[in-house]
Amino acid sequence: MLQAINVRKSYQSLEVLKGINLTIEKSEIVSIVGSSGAGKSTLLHILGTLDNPDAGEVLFDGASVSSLGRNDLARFRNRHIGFIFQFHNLLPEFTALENVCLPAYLAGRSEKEVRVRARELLGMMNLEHRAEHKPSEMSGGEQQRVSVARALINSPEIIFADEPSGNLDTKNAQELHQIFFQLRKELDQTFVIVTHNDQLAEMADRKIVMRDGYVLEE
Ligand SMILES: Nc1ncnc2c1ncn2[C@@H]1O[C@H](COP(=O)(O)OP(=O)(O)OP(=O)(O)O)[C@@H](O)[C@H]1O
Repeated sequence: MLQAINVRKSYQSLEVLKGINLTIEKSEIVSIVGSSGAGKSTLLHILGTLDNPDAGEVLFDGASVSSLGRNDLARFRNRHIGFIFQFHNLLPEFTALENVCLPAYLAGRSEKEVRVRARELLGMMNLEHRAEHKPSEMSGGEQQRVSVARALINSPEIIFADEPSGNLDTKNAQELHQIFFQLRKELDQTFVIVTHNDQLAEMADRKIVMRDGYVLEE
């Protein structure tokens, strides 16, 4: 589904990625671990097309995304890729339901169909009773589960998560991790997750370790 070929990235004289090669298959849950500053977020952003590599290529289903122009790339990303960040990035002035719907409206889908699906997804997150609440009226765990529903609204082929449980207590972190595996079971959802959480890293099908600008499989 996703392939990185000899991906390189430097910031000035700092060589962060020195030639990354990896493949992610459909419905895999892959964790990316490594010490702070190892380049995990940089790699995730490049895989998720949020950033460009200096050299090398990222292929989705065999097709390179590097040749896409800015607008085509934004459209591709909105339709095919979901993101979950450490801080949920929900829009404070909108309700949970509206936050979940927004990426679908941007993709041009009809309001009625989108709202039905958004409610279903909030239900899967055990949040049907919170649909009309704003982020400030929800707990951190609830907010993060809303951001999972938002990541799912356009049925992306792959979801990239950067430290998704980094801001949660143990109970909420475990609940979130269970949701990832439940979504894989029910929707065949593929996840690539950068994490410092050892439990999550070990639960994944595969653990990719970043060190000195390279990846090692464990
Ligand atoms: N925009 C940037 N400009 C300059 N240097 C950067 C930039 N982004 C990241 N870096 C540097 O690149 C290196 C890798 O950063 P990155 O955020 O990818 O690491 P990480 O493994 O995700 O770290 P952490 O676990 O602390 O989040 C770090 O030394 C960081 O300071």
